[in-house]
Amino acid sequence: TVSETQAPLSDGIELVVDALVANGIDTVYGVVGIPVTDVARVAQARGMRYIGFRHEQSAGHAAAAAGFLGGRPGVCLTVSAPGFLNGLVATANATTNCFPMIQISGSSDRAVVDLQRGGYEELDQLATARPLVKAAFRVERVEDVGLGVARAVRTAMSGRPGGVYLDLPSTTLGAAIAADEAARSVITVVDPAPRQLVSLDALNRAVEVIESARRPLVVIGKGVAQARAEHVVTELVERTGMPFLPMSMAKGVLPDGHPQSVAAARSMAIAEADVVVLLGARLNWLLGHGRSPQWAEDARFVQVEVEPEELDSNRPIAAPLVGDLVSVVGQLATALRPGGIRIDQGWLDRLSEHAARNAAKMAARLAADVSPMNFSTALGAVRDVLAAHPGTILVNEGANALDFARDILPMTMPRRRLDCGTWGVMGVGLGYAVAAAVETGLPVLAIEGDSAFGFSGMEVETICRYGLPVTTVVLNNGGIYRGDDPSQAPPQPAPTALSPSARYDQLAEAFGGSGYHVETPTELTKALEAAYAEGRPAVVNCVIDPTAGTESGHIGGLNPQRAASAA
Ligand SMILES: Cc1ncc(Cn2c(C)c(CCOP(=O)(O)OP(=O)(O)O)sc2=O)c(N)n1
Ligand SMILES: [Mg+2]
Repeated sequence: TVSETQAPLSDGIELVVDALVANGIDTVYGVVGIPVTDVARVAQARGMRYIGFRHEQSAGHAAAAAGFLGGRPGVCLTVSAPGFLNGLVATANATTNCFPMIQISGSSDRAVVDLQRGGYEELDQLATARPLVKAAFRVERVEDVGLGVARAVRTAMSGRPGGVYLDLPSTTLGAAIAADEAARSVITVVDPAPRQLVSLDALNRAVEVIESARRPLVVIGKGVAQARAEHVVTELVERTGMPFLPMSMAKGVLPDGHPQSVAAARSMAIAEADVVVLLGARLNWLLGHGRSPQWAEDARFVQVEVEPEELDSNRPIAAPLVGDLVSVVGQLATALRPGGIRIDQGWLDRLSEHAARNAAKMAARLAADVSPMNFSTALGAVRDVLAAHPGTILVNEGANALDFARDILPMTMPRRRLDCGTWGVMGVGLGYAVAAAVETGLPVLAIEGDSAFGFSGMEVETICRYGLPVTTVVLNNGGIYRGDDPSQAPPQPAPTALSPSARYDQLAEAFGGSGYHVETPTELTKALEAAYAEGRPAVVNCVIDPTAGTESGHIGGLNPQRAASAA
């Protein structure tokens, strides 16, 4: 018993919450259980939001999205071993996407784990996490909990942001500590992502390369949206007149309808650019590794990147600029003289003509009167409703559901689109949607393939439990990529088949949300407008022609025999 004279006590559970609050974290996403349930309870008692999920992967994706949207690390809380492993996919994905998040997980008693005595949920979680995340720390002593949280916050935010794993053994969480010592041990991180400017030499080298261009192209990556660098990037683009190409989660950094956007002439712009300015965009698979024939053999690259080791990863970088995007793009915008770049007007004119032709072809596809709906006609209806609700945050995943929506749905503001990202991960959808609604209070529209939806579909209950303004549209073509795969060996369904008659809308109704089943663009428009008007959880089951899709990355095509037999 604590006698009246004994100094007041705290413990590891109280301390981890104190440390999070001290670092401006106001929300924790997770699934509770041994040994972290009381962390969630104490967080709520301290006035933090705790959002309870049905699967740790969705909780982790929510934390990652919170990091991307909110400018400080999102936090995911998981139980030991299986819960930790479920959440690890999201922490690894956050690291690949460069989103700042911290996965805090309880772990089992080290003394038992390290001797492999068969403890409850026994797993060396620190060793398991380390290869997959930006950094991993374990806190053995309760007096180090504040230090552990501070290290996790700074590491998640600084340099190239990413996912950090923080391991809290049950013995640390349960350990008592004098309250005054606990208070002293909490560290508030000062300036977790310090500004990093470039040298004059590096800047002059970049100015020289850019001002030598006749066909320059600016590629805007999600790093610009993440770094909240939209203002300096807009200044750079508009002051120089250079055309720009946004990557999918950078859409809206400048509005998609901007006259200098060449998104609708992407292939031509990439193939003919002679100087490419990469802003927070990596030359990875999404940009064909910068290789020809997609890119000109003699193109020269200027790259603004916070992680020096990224440079030259795929193409030699003629003018590396290592620093944070806000600082460096600001330096570049100032250093480039107005009129200093003599852009080939004929090239700009050809790009505009090409873009206009592609836009006209798309408009015809959107307006086609076909039944059942295909991806274009369904997303044409979504596009019109979205235009009336510009603040919406769009979440998007699938294969065709992703590719068509990325091209058809324009973004006008930064940090309004969340999708499968660099890893092409399915299952991000409803976790991202929950965080988007919780962090911003804005309406959220999740455009999901029917397979992609299935990965996190049970989070419809989470969305309904918190009454979030999330409308999920399931583009139901009855399969992965498409619903009519002829390759099945009857009576087995094809490996890509899903239930074409599935009624995903009824899932919402099961949890008190609104469900809509639609088969035409008019019905889809009405359902979306009703869902917006209600501002509550809704699922729209949108029937799509099963023959409408194409299979991504048909590996068989690379192998002549297979291609012949498949024909
Ligand atoms: C975690 C995970 N599992 C599996 C895949 C493979 N995969 C899967 C399963 C996709 C779903 C495509 O079907 P969909 O219904 O979501 O979309 P469409 O039918 O509109 O193409 S897209 C894709 O690359 C993946 N990328 N990520
Ligand atoms: Mg599908």
